[in-house]
Amino acid sequence: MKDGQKADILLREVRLALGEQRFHFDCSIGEGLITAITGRSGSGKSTLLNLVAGFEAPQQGRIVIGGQDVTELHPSERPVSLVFQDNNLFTHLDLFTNIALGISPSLRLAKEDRRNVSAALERVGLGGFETRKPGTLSGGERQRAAFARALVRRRPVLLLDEPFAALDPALRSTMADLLLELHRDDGTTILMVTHDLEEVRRLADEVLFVEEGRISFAGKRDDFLAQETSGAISEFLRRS
Ligand SMILES: Nc1ncnc2c1ncn2[C@@H]1O[C@H](COP(=O)(O)OP(=O)(O)OP(=O)(O)O)[C@@H](O)[C@H]1O
Repeated sequence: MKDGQKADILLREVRLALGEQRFHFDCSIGEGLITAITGRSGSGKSTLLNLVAGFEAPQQGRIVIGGQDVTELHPSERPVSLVFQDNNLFTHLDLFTNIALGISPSLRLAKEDRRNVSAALERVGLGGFETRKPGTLSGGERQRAAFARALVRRRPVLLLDEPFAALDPALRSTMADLLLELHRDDGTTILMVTHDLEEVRRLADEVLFVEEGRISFAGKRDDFLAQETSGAISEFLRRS
C-alpha cells in the first residue's frame, strides 16, 4: 500500500523475539479490505495476528488501529474481535450466553442486546439455536456461532486465525461465502491467517506473505498469485 493511503492497521517497525525466533513487521493493512496473512508453517503468521490482537507485545515499534496507538492496550480494549480455529466456545453455556459474552463479559444485557444476540444467530444461519449447547452442534455450526459472537461485538476489525481449518472442504466453502456476505454487509476490516491458497483466491483483496518472521510480499491478491518466479512464494504457490 502506498504512503498516505488510509490504512486501518499499521505496524511500524515492530520487533519481537520469541525463543530463537525473531520477528520484524512493518506494514499497513487497508481499511475495509480482507487481507490474508499467508506463508509456510512456522513463518510467523499467528505471531503477526497476535501482535495486532494484543496477545503478544512488541519489544520495539508501534501498532496503530484506526489512527489510535494500541501498543499498550490490553486485548479487550482494542477495537478488534477474534475468531480462532477452535472457536473457543464455553461448552457448559448455551449459545445465547456464549454469544452474549461477546457483548458483556458480566452478562449485563439490555433488551436491545438480547435482540442483537438473536439477530446475530439469525445472520449466521442459527436462528432459534439460543438454548443449544456447543456440544450438540456440528463443527460448522460451532464456527458459525463463533462468528455470531464476533458480530455482536461490532468492532471495526475482525481477526481470524485459520477459522475454517478444522472444517471439511464443502463446509469451508460455505463458511467462506458467509464471511464474504458478512463483509459485504458490514465493510469490516478483516485480517485473516490462512495457509490455504484457495481461501486466499476466494477471499483476499490483499496478501501479506510471511517468511522467517518478516513480510516478504505485501500487495494485491492477483499480484501475489502472479509471483511465480520469486523463490519462496513460487514454491508456496506450487505446493498449495
Ligand atoms: N512463545 C514462543 N516461544 C518460542 N517460540 C515461539 C513462541 N511462539 C512462537 N514461536 C515460534 O515462532 C515461530 C512462528 O510461530 P507462529 O505460530 O507465528 O507461526 P505460523 O506461521 O502461524 O505457523 P503455523 O502455520 O504452523 O500455525 C515458530 O517457529 C514458533 O515455534
